[in-house]
Amino acid sequence: MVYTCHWGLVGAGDISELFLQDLLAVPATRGVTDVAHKPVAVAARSLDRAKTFIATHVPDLKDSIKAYGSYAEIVADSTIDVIYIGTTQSTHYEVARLALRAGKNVLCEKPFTINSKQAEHLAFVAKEKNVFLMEAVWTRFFPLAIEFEKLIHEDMVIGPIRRVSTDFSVYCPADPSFRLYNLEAGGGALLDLGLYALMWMFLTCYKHPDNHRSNPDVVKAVSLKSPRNVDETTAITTLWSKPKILCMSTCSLMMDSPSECDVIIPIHGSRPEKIIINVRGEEDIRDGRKVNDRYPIQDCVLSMQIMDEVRRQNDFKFPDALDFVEDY
Ligand SMILES: NC(=O)C1=CN([C@@H]2O[C@H](COP(=O)(O)OP(=O)(O)OC[C@H]3O[C@@H](n4cnc5c(N)ncnc54)[C@H](OP(=O)(O)O)[C@@H]3O)[C@@H](O)[C@H]2O)C=CC1
Ligand SMILES: O=C1OC[C@@H](O)[C@H](O)[C@H]1O
Repeated sequence: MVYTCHWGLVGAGDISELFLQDLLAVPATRGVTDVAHKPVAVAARSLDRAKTFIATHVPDLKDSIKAYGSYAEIVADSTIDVIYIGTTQSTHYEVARLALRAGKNVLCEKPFTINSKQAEHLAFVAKEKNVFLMEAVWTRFFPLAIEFEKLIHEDMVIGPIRRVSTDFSVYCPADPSFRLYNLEAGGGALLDLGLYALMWMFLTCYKHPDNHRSNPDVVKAVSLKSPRNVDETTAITTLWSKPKILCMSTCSLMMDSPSECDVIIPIHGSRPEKIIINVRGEEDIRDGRKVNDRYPIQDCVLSMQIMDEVRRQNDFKFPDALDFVEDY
């Protein structure tokens, strides 16, 4: 029997459009025949915007996808199983609380929140409401990432890992109206791009079988800030003791990653050579799991904790309204 997952999309921006197109891809094309996806509604801060989004991007479905003019309305829709949050990071904490408290499963775009305390709070609310919660770091689910972990940790194709460098950098002209150069929008390289560099660090060092999921012993970071006070470039050194690994993770808005690919993992000595495409993950909701095995919410909190520390060391502060954590 085919299980159909009913989605509500919050935010009518660029990533929501890409996510919607992915939702509409036929699951059989990636070998999945027992799960289907149905976009039920899109919400924007204005009804016109939500309607225009649907009419522009999925004109054939304009009569079957509902448009909502507020986020509060979409989370109250009882026909929706999962809320996808595709708004700017400055709003994730607030929108996720709204959706979780309405009893909805939540898939929230990266960066999950502005700080780790907010992430912990959301994990708490999800547990209390007994619903699924995950940060949408799609890269973690790439067949490349899964194969990569197997090759380095199980097959040990490059032997012991001693030194790792991970990077994700995208050149973005310093346009003050662009969200990444805007402190109020939760901008900067660290939260937006650095989290991918840290993700490869997590797969390599944190998930190393000898590490037993401990945090790095040392986190040292330097950031170069833009005139608008967001970090344009950040370099994070982590030292791990079991096994002994030195990892350098970098991100920048001032230059592209030094290769054709989005994320590079030049593990000194060798690197993965083969990519097999087969993305999965939707079974969690169908089977009633509240946490994804491959990306448990606790790992997301740890990644946010490292970013908190990087910001602390570099006096990189967001406005108080963004860093705010509700008492609970
Ligand atoms: N996984 C991935 O590969 C990618 C993820 N992202 C993530 O997706 C999120 C959105 O990015 P992107 O789609 O590029 O951004 P856009 O600017 O295109 O869209 C952001 C949306 O946020 C909504 N929004 C709600 N509150 C605010 C506010 N106060 N200020 C501005 N916008 C607001 C707007 O929704 P409304 O329509 O309701 O007005 C807008 O449509 C970011 O967190 C980003 O990190 C981005 C790119 C790639
Ligand atoms: O997640 C992302 O990946 C691609 C980048 O260009 C974008 O800024 C970022 O949000």
